[in-house]
Amino acid sequence: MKIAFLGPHASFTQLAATQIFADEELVPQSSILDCFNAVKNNEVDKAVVPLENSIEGTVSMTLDYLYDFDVLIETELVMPIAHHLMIHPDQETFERVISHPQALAQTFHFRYDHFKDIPSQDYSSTAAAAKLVSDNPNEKWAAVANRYSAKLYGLKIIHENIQDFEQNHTKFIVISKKKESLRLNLPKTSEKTSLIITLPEDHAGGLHQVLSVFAWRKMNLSKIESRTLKTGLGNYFFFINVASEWHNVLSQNAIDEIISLGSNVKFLGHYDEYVFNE
Ligand SMILES: O=C(O)C(=O)C[C@]1(C(=O)O)C=C[C@@H](O)C=C1
Repeated sequence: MKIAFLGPHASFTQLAATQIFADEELVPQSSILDCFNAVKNNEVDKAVVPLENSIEGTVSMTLDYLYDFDVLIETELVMPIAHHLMIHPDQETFERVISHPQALAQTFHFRYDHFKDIPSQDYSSTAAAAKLVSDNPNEKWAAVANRYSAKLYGLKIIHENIQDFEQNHTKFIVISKKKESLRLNLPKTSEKTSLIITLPEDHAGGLHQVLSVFAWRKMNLSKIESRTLKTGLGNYFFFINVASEWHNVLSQNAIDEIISLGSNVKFLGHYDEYVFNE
């Protein structure tokens, strides 16, 4: 099997992909959009992308593409994230910090407290930022990335564990076109069903009506997030996670009831959540 992931080598997403698919061919992509397109165009069987971080929240691009693309979620892996500040070994100082926007956000307070006046620059991934710093020895640049990137791209770590909160975890999902759920040989924490719901129009109690479909069945929701539909201010879709034990009730009649209320429901999958085995 071919598995796309947000690259290049040594990105956090590659660490996640390696744990899920130890024996498959991993194909690095330059962006999360490329990962979705690789699945769409059948260049790969599946892709691994980041969905949510415990400090910075949802990776909004991934959420948007789950809405836009015809894909399903097969499984989820939660991985601890440690960031380090690294520079080229020829340099002593740095005048710019480069990384993925999620990594910059997860280290914002550290950088504010210690390097307030040093500007930051978004890049496609932490590992891509480390490679860029490595490829430009004459620039006074630093990257925020993991220690595998420091090693692979020959950078020296000048500050370790700079994430703003000790408990820093990112959730990665496996997406594909197939309606199947992956069983992994890793510690399993929960099962869930993910849905995207779009209301027919903005009217009083519209969301309340949809949520009441879950409430009167005593179905436990573990997440609800609204995201702009990009069709005008105030227009949203809702990403919802439903706790596992309700899967059968959900597929039988709750979804039908939501549809009968005039809403659109996109079923994203019923799948397991695992934790990274260090
Ligand atoms: O840049 C990387 O290395 C990634 O794999 C992306 C990503 C993300 O988008 O959340 C993954 C984990 C960390 O939260 C920071 C960055």
